[in-house]
Amino acid sequence: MRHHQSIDPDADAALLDILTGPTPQAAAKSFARRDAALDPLLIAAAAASGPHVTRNHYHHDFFPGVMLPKAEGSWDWTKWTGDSSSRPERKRFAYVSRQAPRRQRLQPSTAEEGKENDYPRGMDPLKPADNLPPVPKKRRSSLASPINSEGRNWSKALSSPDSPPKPDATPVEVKCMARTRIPTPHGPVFLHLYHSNRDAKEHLAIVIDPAQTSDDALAAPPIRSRSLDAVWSETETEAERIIRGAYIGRLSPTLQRPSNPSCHHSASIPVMTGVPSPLIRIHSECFTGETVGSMRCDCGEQLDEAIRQISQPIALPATSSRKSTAIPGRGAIIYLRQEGRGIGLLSKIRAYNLQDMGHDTVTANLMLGHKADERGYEIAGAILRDLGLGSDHAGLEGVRVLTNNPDKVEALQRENIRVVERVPMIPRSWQNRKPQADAKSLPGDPLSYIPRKQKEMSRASGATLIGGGTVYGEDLDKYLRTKVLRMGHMLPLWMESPETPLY
Ligand SMILES: Nc1nc2c(ncn2[C@@H]2O[C@H](COP(=O)(O)OP(=O)(O)OP(=O)(O)O)[C@@H](O)[C@H]2O)c(=O)[nH]1
Repeated sequence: MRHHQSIDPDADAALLDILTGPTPQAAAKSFARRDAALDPLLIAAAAASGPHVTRNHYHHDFFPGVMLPKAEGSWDWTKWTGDSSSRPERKRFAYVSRQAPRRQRLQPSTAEEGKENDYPRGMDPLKPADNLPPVPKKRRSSLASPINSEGRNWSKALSSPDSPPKPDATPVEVKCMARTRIPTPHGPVFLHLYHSNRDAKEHLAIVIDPAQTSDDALAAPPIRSRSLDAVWSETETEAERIIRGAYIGRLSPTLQRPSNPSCHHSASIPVMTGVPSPLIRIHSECFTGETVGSMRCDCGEQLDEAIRQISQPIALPATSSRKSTAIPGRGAIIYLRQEGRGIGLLSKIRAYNLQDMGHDTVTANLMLGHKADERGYEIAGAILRDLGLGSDHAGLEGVRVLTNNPDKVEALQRENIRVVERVPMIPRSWQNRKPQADAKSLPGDPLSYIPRKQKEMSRASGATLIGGGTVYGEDLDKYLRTKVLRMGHMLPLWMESPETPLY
Protein backbone atom coordinates (compact mmCIF):
# COMPACT_ATOMS: atom_id res chain seq x y z
CA MET A 1 0.00 0.00 0.00
CA ARG A 2 1.30 3.47 -0.89
CA HIS A 3 1.11 5.86 2.03
CA HIS A 4 0.55 9.56 1.50
CA GLN A 5 0.95 12.07 4.24
CA SER A 6 -2.76 12.57 4.70
CA ILE A 7 -3.60 8.87 4.82
CA ASP A 8 -5.31 7.63 7.91
CA PRO A 9 -4.31 3.95 8.22
CA ASP A 10 -7.45 3.19 10.22
CA ALA A 11 -9.59 4.47 7.39
CA ASP A 12 -7.67 2.29 4.92
CA ALA A 13 -8.24 -0.70 7.11
CA ALA A 14 -11.95 0.13 7.38
CA LEU A 15 -12.22 0.33 3.61
CA LEU A 16 -10.52 -3.02 3.18
CA ASP A 17 -12.88 -4.49 5.74
CA ILE A 18 -15.81 -3.27 3.68
CA LEU A 19 -14.35 -4.80 0.54
CA THR A 20 -13.49 -8.13 2.06
CA GLY A 21 -15.59 -8.41 5.20
CA PRO A 22 -18.69 -10.58 5.59
CA THR A 23 -21.29 -7.78 5.98
CA PRO A 24 -20.35 -4.92 3.67
CA GLN A 25 -23.68 -3.04 3.96
CA ALA A 26 -23.57 -2.88 7.72
CA ALA A 27 -19.94 -1.88 7.69
CA ALA A 28 -20.52 0.84 5.05
CA LYS A 29 -22.48 2.93 7.52
CA SER A 30 -19.49 3.31 9.77
CA PHE A 31 -16.96 4.01 7.00
CA ALA A 32 -14.74 6.91 8.08
CA ARG A 33 -13.83 9.70 5.71
CA ARG A 34 -10.48 9.38 3.97
CA ASP A 35 -8.46 12.01 2.13
CA ALA A 36 -6.09 10.01 -0.01
CA ALA A 37 -6.45 7.62 -2.90
CA LEU A 38 -5.93 3.97 -2.35
CA ASP A 39 -3.69 2.08 -4.71
CA PRO A 40 -6.07 0.94 -7.51
CA LEU A 41 -4.24 -2.34 -7.80
CA LEU A 42 -4.89 -3.01 -4.15
CA ILE A 43 -8.57 -2.23 -4.59
CA ALA A 44 -8.81 -4.55 -7.61
CA ALA A 45 -7.07 -7.36 -5.77
CA ALA A 46 -9.24 -6.95 -2.71
CA ALA A 47 -12.41 -6.83 -4.79
CA ALA A 48 -11.45 -10.06 -6.55
CA SER A 49 -11.08 -11.85 -3.26
CA GLY A 50 -13.92 -13.64 -1.55
CA PRO A 51 -15.92 -12.33 1.36
CA HIS A 52 -14.16 -14.64 3.80
CA VAL A 53 -10.77 -13.41 2.68
CA THR A 54 -9.34 -10.93 5.11
CA ARG A 55 -7.10 -8.04 4.26
CA ASN A 56 -4.21 -10.16 5.46
CA HIS A 57 -4.90 -12.69 2.76
CA TYR A 58 -6.30 -10.54 -0.06
CA HIS A 59 -3.81 -11.67 -2.67
CA HIS A 60 -4.11 -15.39 -1.96
CA ASP A 61 -6.37 -17.67 -3.87
CA PHE A 62 -8.24 -20.42 -2.14
CA PHE A 63 -9.58 -23.79 -3.05
CA PRO A 64 -11.80 -24.10 -5.06
CA GLY A 65 -11.08 -20.72 -6.64
CA VAL A 66 -8.29 -21.80 -8.93
CA MET A 67 -7.54 -25.34 -7.95
CA LEU A 68 -10.60 -26.91 -9.49
CA PRO A 69 -11.82 -26.85 -13.09
CA LYS A 70 -14.32 -24.07 -13.81
CA ALA A 71 -17.14 -26.58 -13.95
CA GLU A 72 -16.55 -27.25 -10.28
CA GLY A 73 -16.70 -23.74 -8.98
CA SER A 74 -14.13 -21.25 -10.23
CA TRP A 75 -15.11 -18.31 -12.37
CA ASP A 76 -12.89 -17.05 -15.15
CA TRP A 77 -12.29 -13.39 -14.27
CA THR A 78 -10.09 -12.89 -17.33
CA LYS A 79 -13.25 -12.95 -19.45
CA TRP A 80 -14.85 -10.07 -17.54
CA THR A 81 -15.19 -7.09 -19.84
CA GLY A 82 -15.87 -4.59 -17.11
CA ASP A 83 -19.59 -4.58 -17.84
CA SER A 84 -21.03 -5.50 -14.48
CA SER A 85 -24.42 -6.40 -15.97
CA SER A 86 -22.77 -9.26 -17.88
CA ARG A 87 -20.95 -10.41 -14.78
CA PRO A 88 -22.31 -13.69 -13.45
CA GLU A 89 -23.29 -14.02 -9.87
CA ARG A 90 -20.12 -13.95 -7.92
CA LYS A 91 -19.05 -17.30 -6.57
CA ARG A 92 -18.64 -17.21 -2.83
CA PHE A 93 -15.18 -18.56 -2.19
CA ALA A 94 -14.87 -20.30 1.09
CA TYR A 95 -12.18 -22.11 2.93
CA VAL A 96 -13.03 -25.69 2.10
CA SER A 97 -11.18 -28.50 3.84
CA ARG A 98 -10.91 -31.83 2.17
CA GLN A 99 -10.80 -33.48 5.57
CA ALA A 100 -13.87 -34.61 7.44
CA PRO A 101 -14.47 -32.61 10.60
CA ARG A 102 -11.95 -33.43 13.28
CA ARG A 103 -14.71 -34.70 15.56
CA GLN A 104 -15.64 -37.25 12.89
CA ARG A 105 -12.04 -38.18 12.11
CA LEU A 106 -11.35 -39.06 15.71
CA GLN A 107 -14.56 -41.00 16.21
CA PRO A 108 -14.01 -44.78 16.10
CA SER A 109 -17.03 -46.32 14.39
CA THR A 110 -16.43 -50.03 14.94
CA ALA A 111 -14.32 -52.27 17.10
CA GLU A 112 -11.99 -52.78 14.12
CA GLU A 113 -11.63 -49.08 13.42
CA GLY A 114 -10.41 -46.19 15.41
CA LYS A 115 -6.89 -47.40 16.05
CA GLU A 116 -4.35 -44.71 15.38
CA ASN A 117 -2.97 -46.57 12.42
CA ASP A 118 -6.37 -47.19 10.94
CA TYR A 119 -9.05 -44.99 9.44
CA PRO A 120 -12.74 -45.37 8.78
CA ARG A 121 -13.85 -46.67 5.46
CA GLY A 122 -14.28 -44.20 2.64
CA MET A 123 -12.29 -41.52 4.40
CA ASP A 124 -8.89 -40.17 3.48
CA PRO A 125 -6.20 -41.30 5.88
CA LEU A 126 -5.61 -37.74 6.99
CA LYS A 127 -4.43 -37.55 10.52
CA PRO A 128 -4.27 -34.68 12.97
CA ALA A 129 -0.86 -33.07 12.82
CA ASP A 130 -0.10 -33.95 16.42
CA ASN A 131 -0.85 -37.62 15.72
CA LEU A 132 -2.73 -37.97 18.94
CA PRO A 133 -4.23 -41.37 19.66
CA PRO A 134 -7.97 -41.76 19.18
CA VAL A 135 -10.12 -40.90 22.13
CA PRO A 136 -9.50 -43.94 24.33
CA LYS A 137 -12.31 -46.30 25.11
CA LYS A 138 -13.72 -46.69 28.56
CA ARG A 139 -11.96 -49.27 30.62
CA ARG A 140 -14.21 -52.21 30.96
CA SER A 141 -11.96 -54.62 32.72
CA SER A 142 -11.42 -54.86 36.42
CA LEU A 143 -8.17 -56.75 35.99
CA ALA A 144 -5.93 -54.14 37.50
CA SER A 145 -5.99 -50.98 39.50
CA PRO A 146 -4.35 -48.25 37.49
CA ILE A 147 -3.21 -46.42 40.59
CA ASN A 148 0.49 -46.81 41.16
CA SER A 149 2.47 -46.83 44.37
CA GLU A 150 2.72 -43.04 44.41
CA GLY A 151 -1.04 -42.88 44.27
CA ARG A 152 -0.93 -41.39 40.79
CA ASN A 153 -3.99 -42.22 38.78
CA TRP A 154 -2.54 -42.97 35.36
CA SER A 155 -5.83 -43.94 33.89
CA LYS A 156 -7.16 -40.46 34.45
CA ALA A 157 -3.96 -38.85 33.25
CA LEU A 158 -3.72 -40.89 30.08
CA SER A 159 -7.25 -41.43 28.97
CA SER A 160 -10.63 -39.86 28.75
CA PRO A 161 -14.01 -41.61 28.64
CA ASP A 162 -15.72 -42.40 25.40
CA SER A 163 -18.71 -44.41 24.30
CA PRO A 164 -17.94 -48.08 23.60
CA PRO A 165 -17.38 -49.03 19.94
CA LYS A 166 -20.53 -49.89 18.04
CA PRO A 167 -20.61 -53.39 16.61
CA ASP A 168 -20.62 -53.39 12.82
CA ALA A 169 -23.71 -55.19 11.60
CA THR A 170 -22.46 -55.48 8.00
CA PRO A 171 -21.34 -59.03 7.24
CA VAL A 172 -17.59 -59.22 6.72
CA GLU A 173 -16.53 -59.73 3.13
CA VAL A 174 -12.99 -60.44 2.04
CA LYS A 175 -11.36 -60.65 -1.35
CA CYS A 176 -7.95 -62.08 -2.11
CA MET A 177 -6.35 -59.42 -4.29
CA ALA A 178 -3.14 -61.27 -5.13
CA ARG A 179 -1.13 -64.35 -4.29
CA THR A 180 2.47 -65.33 -4.84
CA ARG A 181 4.97 -68.05 -3.93
CA ILE A 182 7.53 -67.19 -1.27
CA PRO A 183 10.39 -69.58 -0.61
CA THR A 184 11.22 -69.74 3.14
CA PRO A 185 13.79 -71.66 5.20
CA HIS A 186 10.94 -74.08 6.00
CA GLY A 187 9.82 -74.57 2.42
CA PRO A 188 7.59 -72.73 -0.04
CA VAL A 189 4.51 -70.82 1.09
CA PHE A 190 1.86 -68.94 -0.87
CA LEU A 191 1.32 -65.42 0.41
CA HIS A 192 -2.27 -64.21 -0.13
CA LEU A 193 -3.11 -60.53 0.28
CA TYR A 194 -6.68 -59.75 1.33
CA HIS A 195 -8.86 -56.67 1.33
CA SER A 196 -12.01 -56.53 3.42
CA ASN A 197 -15.06 -54.33 3.82
CA ARG A 198 -14.20 -53.90 7.52
CA ASP A 199 -11.03 -51.86 7.46
CA ALA A 200 -8.42 -50.45 5.12
CA LYS A 201 -5.70 -52.88 6.09
CA GLU A 202 -4.03 -55.55 4.03
CA HIS A 203 -4.55 -58.78 5.94
CA LEU A 204 -2.60 -61.80 4.82
CA ALA A 205 -2.88 -65.55 4.58
CA ILE A 206 0.31 -67.58 4.45
CA VAL A 207 -0.81 -70.83 2.85
CA ILE A 208 1.41 -73.86 3.22
CA ASP A 209 0.44 -76.51 0.75
CA PRO A 210 3.47 -77.47 -1.33
CA ALA A 211 1.64 -80.45 -2.79
CA GLN A 212 -0.04 -77.93 -5.12
CA THR A 213 3.25 -77.32 -6.88
CA SER A 214 4.09 -80.97 -7.54
CA ASP A 215 2.61 -83.28 -10.13
CA ASP A 216 1.93 -86.04 -7.60
CA ALA A 217 -1.65 -87.02 -6.88
CA LEU A 218 -3.12 -84.82 -4.18
CA ALA A 219 -3.94 -86.40 -0.82
CA ALA A 220 -6.52 -83.69 -0.10
CA PRO A 221 -8.04 -80.73 -1.97
CA PRO A 222 -5.56 -77.89 -2.37
CA ILE A 223 -5.95 -74.86 -0.12
CA ARG A 224 -7.02 -72.18 -2.55
CA SER A 225 -8.83 -68.87 -2.36
CA ARG A 226 -12.31 -68.81 -3.89
CA SER A 227 -12.25 -65.05 -4.38
CA LEU A 228 -8.86 -65.23 -6.11
CA ASP A 229 -9.87 -68.02 -8.48
CA ALA A 230 -13.16 -66.28 -9.32
CA VAL A 231 -13.44 -64.51 -12.66
CA TRP A 232 -13.39 -60.82 -11.84
CA SER A 233 -14.70 -59.45 -15.10
CA GLU A 234 -15.68 -60.60 -18.55
CA THR A 235 -12.76 -58.76 -20.01
CA GLU A 236 -10.15 -60.16 -17.67
CA THR A 237 -7.31 -61.73 -19.62
CA GLU A 238 -5.35 -64.86 -18.74
CA ALA A 239 -2.26 -62.74 -18.25
CA GLU A 240 -4.10 -60.55 -15.74
CA ARG A 241 -5.33 -63.61 -13.84
CA ILE A 242 -1.87 -65.12 -13.72
CA ILE A 243 -0.25 -61.88 -12.57
CA ARG A 244 -2.67 -61.61 -9.65
CA GLY A 245 -1.87 -65.20 -8.70
CA ALA A 246 -4.85 -67.11 -10.12
CA TYR A 247 -2.77 -69.91 -11.54
CA ILE A 248 -2.22 -73.59 -10.90
CA GLY A 249 1.03 -75.21 -9.85
CA ARG A 250 4.18 -73.16 -10.03
CA LEU A 251 4.88 -70.36 -12.46
CA SER A 252 7.93 -70.52 -14.68
CA PRO A 253 9.04 -68.62 -17.77
CA THR A 254 7.65 -71.47 -19.87
CA LEU A 255 4.72 -72.71 -17.78
CA GLN A 256 1.74 -70.59 -16.79
CA ARG A 257 -1.61 -72.28 -16.23
CA PRO A 258 -4.45 -70.00 -15.18
CA SER A 259 -6.90 -71.37 -12.63
CA ASN A 260 -10.67 -71.21 -12.91
CA PRO A 261 -13.37 -70.87 -10.28
CA SER A 262 -14.14 -74.56 -10.00
CA CYS A 263 -11.14 -76.56 -11.00
CA HIS A 264 -9.29 -76.87 -7.79
CA HIS A 265 -11.48 -76.88 -4.78
CA SER A 266 -14.24 -79.26 -5.60
CA ALA A 267 -15.32 -82.32 -3.71
CA SER A 268 -13.96 -84.29 -6.65
CA ILE A 269 -10.61 -84.55 -4.86
CA PRO A 270 -11.30 -86.93 -1.99
CA VAL A 271 -9.32 -86.76 1.22
CA MET A 272 -6.98 -89.74 1.56
CA THR A 273 -7.61 -91.88 4.66
CA GLY A 274 -5.71 -90.71 7.70
CA VAL A 275 -4.97 -87.16 6.51
CA PRO A 276 -5.40 -84.91 9.55
CA SER A 277 -7.32 -81.65 9.35
CA PRO A 278 -5.18 -78.73 8.19
CA LEU A 279 -3.12 -77.03 10.88
CA ILE A 280 -3.79 -73.31 11.09
CA ARG A 281 -2.71 -70.34 13.18
CA ILE A 282 -4.32 -66.94 13.59
CA HIS A 283 -1.43 -64.57 14.13
CA SER A 284 -1.57 -60.85 14.95
CA GLU A 285 0.94 -58.38 13.60
CA CYS A 286 3.86 -57.49 15.84
CA PHE A 287 6.29 -55.09 14.20
CA THR A 288 8.65 -55.10 17.15
CA GLY A 289 8.77 -58.87 17.55
CA GLU A 290 8.76 -59.84 13.90
CA THR A 291 10.79 -57.10 12.25
CA VAL A 292 13.01 -55.57 14.90
CA GLY A 293 13.64 -58.88 16.67
CA SER A 294 12.30 -57.62 19.99
CA MET A 295 12.79 -59.98 22.88
CA ARG A 296 9.98 -58.41 24.82
CA CYS A 297 7.57 -60.91 23.27
CA ASP A 298 7.52 -64.26 21.52
CA CYS A 299 5.72 -63.10 18.36
CA GLY A 300 8.62 -63.47 15.89
CA GLU A 301 9.42 -66.90 17.21
CA GLN A 302 5.77 -67.95 17.08
CA LEU A 303 5.43 -66.93 13.45
CA ASP A 304 8.56 -68.88 12.59
CA GLU A 305 7.47 -71.85 14.67
CA ALA A 306 4.04 -71.89 13.07
CA ILE A 307 5.48 -71.92 9.54
CA ARG A 308 7.90 -74.64 10.62
CA GLN A 309 5.29 -76.84 12.27
CA ILE A 310 2.75 -76.53 9.47
CA SER A 311 5.47 -77.32 6.91
CA GLN A 312 6.42 -80.59 8.59
CA PRO A 313 5.61 -83.66 6.48
CA ILE A 314 2.56 -85.56 7.72
CA ALA A 315 3.04 -89.27 8.36
CA LEU A 316 0.11 -91.39 7.22
CA PRO A 317 -0.27 -94.83 8.77
CA ALA A 318 -0.46 -97.96 6.64
CA THR A 319 -3.92 -99.10 5.63
CA SER A 320 -5.17 -102.26 3.98
CA SER A 321 -4.61 -100.65 0.59
CA ARG A 322 -1.30 -98.79 1.13
CA LYS A 323 1.96 -98.77 3.02
CA SER A 324 2.71 -96.07 5.58
CA THR A 325 3.61 -92.92 3.77
CA ALA A 326 4.15 -89.18 4.29
CA ILE A 327 2.55 -86.23 2.56
CA PRO A 328 3.69 -82.59 2.57
CA GLY A 329 2.46 -80.46 5.46
CA ARG A 330 -0.66 -78.40 4.83
CA GLY A 331 -2.30 -75.49 6.56
CA ALA A 332 -2.31 -71.72 6.79
CA ILE A 333 -1.42 -68.77 8.97
CA ILE A 334 -3.93 -65.96 8.90
CA TYR A 335 -1.87 -62.84 9.59
CA LEU A 336 -4.10 -60.08 10.91
CA ARG A 337 -2.95 -56.47 10.95
CA GLN A 338 -3.97 -55.84 14.52
CA GLU A 339 -0.72 -54.65 16.01
CA GLY A 340 -0.28 -54.67 19.77
CA ARG A 341 -3.32 -56.86 20.44
CA GLY A 342 -5.33 -54.34 18.47
CA ILE A 343 -4.24 -51.11 20.18
CA GLY A 344 -1.85 -50.09 17.39
CA LEU A 345 1.90 -49.61 17.35
CA LEU A 346 1.84 -46.10 18.83
CA SER A 347 -0.02 -47.24 21.93
CA LYS A 348 2.09 -50.37 22.17
CA ILE A 349 5.25 -48.28 22.23
CA ARG A 350 3.76 -46.16 25.01
CA ALA A 351 2.74 -49.36 26.82
CA TYR A 352 6.33 -50.60 26.66
CA ASN A 353 7.48 -47.50 28.53
CA LEU A 354 4.92 -48.24 31.22
CA GLN A 355 6.21 -51.81 31.26
CA ASP A 356 9.74 -50.53 31.82
CA MET A 357 8.31 -48.62 34.76
CA GLY A 358 7.30 -51.94 36.30
CA HIS A 359 3.83 -52.70 34.98
CA ASP A 360 2.97 -55.83 33.08
CA THR A 361 1.55 -55.94 29.56
CA VAL A 362 -2.08 -56.14 30.70
CA THR A 363 -1.88 -53.30 33.22
CA ALA A 364 -0.01 -51.10 30.74
CA ASN A 365 -2.84 -51.45 28.20
CA LEU A 366 -5.44 -50.62 30.85
CA MET A 367 -3.49 -47.60 32.03
CA LEU A 368 -3.59 -46.22 28.51
CA GLY A 369 -7.36 -46.55 28.45
CA HIS A 370 -7.36 -49.64 26.26
CA LYS A 371 -8.64 -53.09 26.97
CA ALA A 372 -6.13 -55.88 27.66
CA ASP A 373 -6.96 -57.21 24.21
CA GLU A 374 -8.89 -55.31 21.52
CA ARG A 375 -8.65 -57.80 18.69
CA GLY A 376 -11.45 -59.19 16.57
CA TYR A 377 -11.45 -62.38 14.54
CA GLU A 378 -14.32 -61.84 12.07
CA ILE A 379 -11.90 -61.14 9.24
CA ALA A 380 -9.94 -64.28 10.11
CA GLY A 381 -13.18 -66.27 9.91
CA ALA A 382 -14.00 -64.80 6.51
CA ILE A 383 -10.49 -65.53 5.17
CA LEU A 384 -10.65 -69.12 6.42
CA ARG A 385 -13.99 -69.59 4.69
CA ASP A 386 -12.55 -68.09 1.49
CA LEU A 387 -9.76 -70.67 1.69
CA GLY A 388 -12.25 -73.47 2.28
CA LEU A 389 -10.85 -74.14 5.74
CA GLY A 390 -12.78 -74.97 8.86
CA SER A 391 -16.01 -76.07 7.30
CA ASP A 392 -17.12 -79.53 6.37
CA HIS A 393 -16.41 -78.66 2.77
CA ALA A 394 -15.07 -81.47 0.61
CA GLY A 395 -14.96 -83.94 3.44
CA LEU A 396 -12.42 -81.92 5.42
CA GLU A 397 -13.18 -82.00 9.06
CA GLY A 398 -12.49 -78.61 10.45
CA VAL A 399 -9.11 -77.25 11.43
CA ARG A 400 -6.47 -77.83 14.08
CA VAL A 401 -5.47 -74.51 15.64
CA LEU A 402 -1.96 -73.69 16.84
CA THR A 403 -2.46 -71.44 19.85
CA ASN A 404 -2.37 -71.16 23.61
CA ASN A 405 -4.96 -68.42 23.58
CA PRO A 406 -8.44 -69.64 24.51
CA ASP A 407 -10.03 -66.43 23.11
CA LYS A 408 -8.94 -67.36 19.62
CA VAL A 409 -10.54 -70.79 19.77
CA GLU A 410 -13.81 -69.31 21.04
CA ALA A 411 -13.75 -66.55 18.45
CA LEU A 412 -13.27 -69.04 15.61
CA GLN A 413 -16.11 -71.17 16.89
CA ARG A 414 -18.32 -68.09 16.97
CA GLU A 415 -17.36 -67.66 13.30
CA ASN A 416 -18.64 -71.18 12.63
CA ILE A 417 -15.13 -72.43 12.00
CA ARG A 418 -14.97 -76.01 13.12
CA VAL A 419 -12.02 -76.38 15.47
CA VAL A 420 -11.29 -80.07 15.95
CA GLU A 421 -8.14 -79.65 18.01
CA ARG A 422 -6.05 -77.00 19.76
CA VAL A 423 -2.34 -77.57 19.28
CA PRO A 424 -0.29 -75.79 21.96
CA MET A 425 2.76 -73.66 21.17
CA ILE A 426 5.44 -74.06 23.82
CA PRO A 427 7.88 -71.12 23.75
CA ARG A 428 11.27 -72.34 22.60
CA SER A 429 12.99 -70.84 25.61
CA TRP A 430 10.70 -72.87 27.87
CA GLN A 431 11.01 -76.12 26.02
CA ASN A 432 14.06 -77.42 27.85
CA ARG A 433 12.93 -76.42 31.31
CA LYS A 434 11.36 -78.32 34.10
CA PRO A 435 7.68 -77.69 34.78
CA GLN A 436 7.08 -75.72 37.95
CA ALA A 437 6.01 -77.92 40.83
CA ASP A 438 2.65 -76.15 41.06
CA ALA A 439 2.01 -76.08 37.29
CA LYS A 440 -1.52 -77.27 36.74
CA SER A 441 -1.95 -80.07 34.29
CA LEU A 442 -4.01 -78.67 31.49
CA PRO A 443 -6.74 -80.94 30.22
CA GLY A 444 -6.57 -81.60 26.52
CA ASP A 445 -2.97 -80.43 26.22
CA PRO A 446 -0.92 -83.53 25.65
CA LEU A 447 2.72 -82.54 25.73
CA SER A 448 3.31 -84.93 22.88
CA TYR A 449 3.13 -81.89 20.61
CA ILE A 450 6.31 -80.51 22.09
CA PRO A 451 9.30 -81.49 19.99
CA ARG A 452 10.92 -84.33 21.89
CA LYS A 453 14.48 -84.03 20.74
CA GLN A 454 16.96 -81.34 21.66
CA LYS A 455 18.21 -81.11 18.08
CA GLU A 456 14.73 -80.20 16.89
CA MET A 457 14.75 -77.22 19.25
CA SER A 458 18.02 -75.55 18.44
CA ARG A 459 18.23 -75.23 14.71
CA ALA A 460 20.87 -73.21 13.00
CA SER A 461 20.04 -69.51 13.05
CA GLY A 462 18.75 -68.18 9.79
CA ALA A 463 19.60 -64.82 8.27
CA THR A 464 16.24 -63.49 9.43
CA LEU A 465 13.86 -64.18 12.27
CA ILE A 466 12.19 -66.82 10.20
CA GLY A 467 14.44 -69.83 10.53
CA GLY A 468 16.12 -68.40 13.61
CA GLY A 469 16.96 -70.33 16.76
CA THR A 470 15.97 -70.05 20.40
CA VAL A 471 16.31 -66.81 22.31
CA TYR A 472 15.92 -66.22 26.02
CA GLY A 473 15.59 -62.95 27.90
CA GLU A 474 14.20 -61.60 31.13
CA ASP A 475 11.59 -59.39 29.42
CA LEU A 476 10.47 -62.28 27.27
CA ASP A 477 10.10 -64.54 30.28
CA LYS A 478 8.08 -61.93 32.12
CA TYR A 479 5.80 -61.47 29.11
CA LEU A 480 5.26 -65.22 28.75
CA ARG A 481 4.43 -65.57 32.43
CA THR A 482 1.96 -62.68 32.22
CA LYS A 483 0.24 -64.36 29.30
CA VAL A 484 -0.28 -67.47 31.42
CA LEU A 485 -1.10 -65.79 34.72
CA ARG A 486 -3.16 -62.80 33.59
CA MET A 487 -4.44 -63.62 30.13
CA GLY A 488 -5.34 -67.26 30.71
CA HIS A 489 -3.04 -68.69 28.05
CA MET A 490 -3.07 -72.42 28.21
CA LEU A 491 0.56 -73.19 28.98
CA PRO A 492 2.12 -74.93 31.94
CA LEU A 493 4.44 -72.58 33.81
CA TRP A 494 8.10 -73.45 33.83
CA MET A 495 10.89 -73.06 36.38
CA GLU A 496 12.97 -69.89 36.29
CA SER A 497 16.27 -71.65 35.63
CA PRO A 498 16.87 -74.28 33.03
CA GLU A 499 17.87 -77.00 35.51
CA THR A 500 17.08 -80.44 34.24
CA PRO A 501 16.18 -80.38 30.61
CA LEU A 502 12.91 -82.12 29.94
CA TYR A 503 14.15 -83.95 26.94
N1 LIG B 1 -0.27 -54.14 23.79
C1 LIG B 1 0.72 -55.02 23.72
N2 LIG B 1 0.73 -55.89 22.70
C2 LIG B 1 1.72 -56.78 22.65
C3 LIG B 1 2.76 -56.82 23.59
N3 LIG B 1 3.61 -57.80 23.23
C4 LIG B 1 3.11 -58.37 22.12
N4 LIG B 1 1.97 -57.76 21.77
C5 LIG B 1 1.05 -58.04 20.67
O1 LIG B 1 0.40 -59.24 20.98
C6 LIG B 1 -0.05 -59.84 19.79
C7 LIG B 1 0.34 -61.32 19.84
O2 LIG B 1 -0.60 -61.98 19.15
P1 LIG B 1 -0.52 -63.47 18.59
O3 LIG B 1 0.77 -63.72 17.93
O4 LIG B 1 -1.73 -63.65 17.74
O5 LIG B 1 -0.54 -64.42 19.82
P2 LIG B 1 -1.30 -64.53 21.19
O6 LIG B 1 -2.58 -63.78 21.24
O7 LIG B 1 -0.28 -64.19 22.21
O8 LIG B 1 -1.74 -66.05 21.31
P3 LIG B 1 -1.05 -67.38 20.83
O9 LIG B 1 -1.86 -67.83 19.68
O10 LIG B 1 -1.11 -68.32 21.94
O11 LIG B 1 0.34 -67.05 20.44
C8 LIG B 1 0.59 -59.07 18.65
O12 LIG B 1 -0.36 -58.20 18.06
C9 LIG B 1 1.68 -58.27 19.33
O13 LIG B 1 1.95 -57.03 18.68
C10 LIG B 1 2.73 -55.87 24.65
O14 LIG B 1 3.55 -55.86 25.53
N5 LIG B 1 1.69 -54.99 24.66
